[in-house]
Formats: sequence, structure tokens, C-alpha cells
Amino acid sequence: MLSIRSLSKTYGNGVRALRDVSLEIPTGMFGLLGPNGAGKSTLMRTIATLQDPDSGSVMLDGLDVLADKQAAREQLGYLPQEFGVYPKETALAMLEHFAVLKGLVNDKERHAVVEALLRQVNLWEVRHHRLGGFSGGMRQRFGIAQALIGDPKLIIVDEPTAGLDPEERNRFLNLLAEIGEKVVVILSTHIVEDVTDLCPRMAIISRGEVLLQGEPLETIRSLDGRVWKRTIGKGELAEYQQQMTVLSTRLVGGRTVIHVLADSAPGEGFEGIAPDLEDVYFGQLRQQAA
Ligand SMILES: Nc1ncnc2c1ncn2[C@@H]1O[C@H](COP(=O)(O)OP(=O)(O)OP(=O)(O)O)[C@@H](O)[C@H]1O
Repeated sequence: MLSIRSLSKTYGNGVRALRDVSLEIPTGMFGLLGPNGAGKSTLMRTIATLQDPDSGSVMLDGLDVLADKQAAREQLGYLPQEFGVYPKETALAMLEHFAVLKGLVNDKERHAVVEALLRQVNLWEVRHHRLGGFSGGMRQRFGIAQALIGDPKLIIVDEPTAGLDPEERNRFLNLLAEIGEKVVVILSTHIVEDVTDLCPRMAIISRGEVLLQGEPLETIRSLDGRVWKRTIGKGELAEYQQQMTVLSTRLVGGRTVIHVLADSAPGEGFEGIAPDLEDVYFGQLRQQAA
């Protein structure tokens, strides 16, 4: 269990990236959902002991992460948003290198771990290929392999699916789901479907604040009977936005479809629909902006 208490961080330029952030994160996949600039990476880097907050604490199963960074690092796997690799190295050589850095100095033991990991992420067949030739999805799976070295209790994955095609994304999420059965995995993302598909628990964060945390299905249920849909004409959006709580607008076949939050039908032509996590997400962001 990871317990985050009252983390705050203001950067030198005055940006308040974290405001009194508290989260309880049990074993399993935990989705941290928020728009660009919400503070997700700041939070991930803080938990990963790469930067200090101004105040607050992070406890991992009784270990004070911020006070005992070295011990925390031994239990931690991190896939950062920008994961650089040496393009001319092969997957095998690079992972061996990471494993040495993680302290696996016994050759035989290390070779066995590296092989098992490359098999787990389905890159064993291409282990002699250079990383520079890997697709985005392959690179992310390689990133997960290096994060898994040393059997970490906590794995932090920062926006891993951006830029992956649907098949690669699926493959990657399946891999994370398998890992999430045994350890704490924090998945930071601005893609709502990543959380819907994968995470039994989640939090929504925006402008450095936690707006909501809980089970996605439960939060969706709280909107039952309150989300309405309508296709509107070009140029009508501003009017609807003035009169109603418009949660989201989507283009469907070139036409604008809006979702509106209201306790009863907000007007003619509206159809009640089953809410989804995107409605919860946009609803929370709207509420914060209001
Ligand atoms: N080193 C820094 N110095 C100053 N401001 C920063 C720094 N790092 C991040 N910020 C600012 O802090 C806020 C939170 O950024 P952060 O990268 O944590 O958000 P994010 O949710 O990860 O967003 P993104 O998805 O765009 O990476 C943003 O306004 C960002 O511009």
C-alpha cells in the first residue's frame, strides 16, 4: 500500500504543481487521470524520489520514501514520460546494462532475469535488434522490462500509451494488467479509456489538486440518470454552454454531439444515456473551473 499525504510543490516560477495531494493506493492498477499540466509528472517524479516536495509524505508499506530514498529506489520501477534509450544498443545489451545498474552483478543470475523479462514483454525474439529500430509500442514494452528489474513493489508509469496505435496500446495495457495483479502500479495518463479499461481504482487530478478518488464504476454510477445527449448544429454550442452544464462535445460523423449534466431532461431533443468515465472526468473538470 502506498500512502501519499498532503504533498505540495511550488516551482521557482510560482507554478503550484501540487496542492495538498493525498492518495491511498492499494495493490493493483491505479489510474491517475488529469489534463496536460495537471501535476501528474511532478507527482510521479516525487514518488520516484527524483525530486522533493515542499511538504508532505509518501509511505510505501511503512517505508518513508522521501526520508529513505535509497531503500525506496530498491523497491521501485519507473517508466518516465520521456524514456531515452541508446539507439545503437540491442535490447539485450541495454537491459543487461540496466540490470547491472540495479545491482544484479552475478552474471548467471542477471542473464536469467534479463531473459525472463524480455520474454515477459514479448521482445525475446528481437533481443538482438537495435533499440533505434523499435516501434513506439516495442520501446514502451522495453521500458516496462527495465522498470521490472529487481522485482519492484511499486511501479510508476507516466503517460505510456500516448502515440501508440490501438493494437500496441492493447498489448501494452494487457502487460500492465498482468503486472498489476501482484504489485502497486500507478498509471498516469490523460487518456480516459486507459483508466476505464484497466484500473479498479483511480484519482482525477487537475491544477495540482485531487478532485476525486475512488472506483471508476462507482463514480460512473453517481451520474446515473443525469447525462443527456443531443446532436446540435454548427454554431449552437456557445448557446448551450451558456444555458446548461455541457460536459463534453464530440464530433460523430462530422456532426457535433454534446453531453449535458442535468437532473432531468434539459430540453427537447435530448436523450438520456448511460454515463461513462469521460462524463465523470469532464464533469469534475467543469466543476473545478466553475
Ligand atoms: N521544472 C519545472 N519548473 C517550473 N514549472 C514546472 C516544472 N515542471 C513542471 N512545471 C509546471 O508545473 C505544472 C505541472 O506540470 P506536470 O508536468 O507535473 O504536469 P502533467 O500533469 O504531467 O502534464 P503533462 O501531461 O503535460 O506532462 C505545469 O504547469 C508545468 O508547466
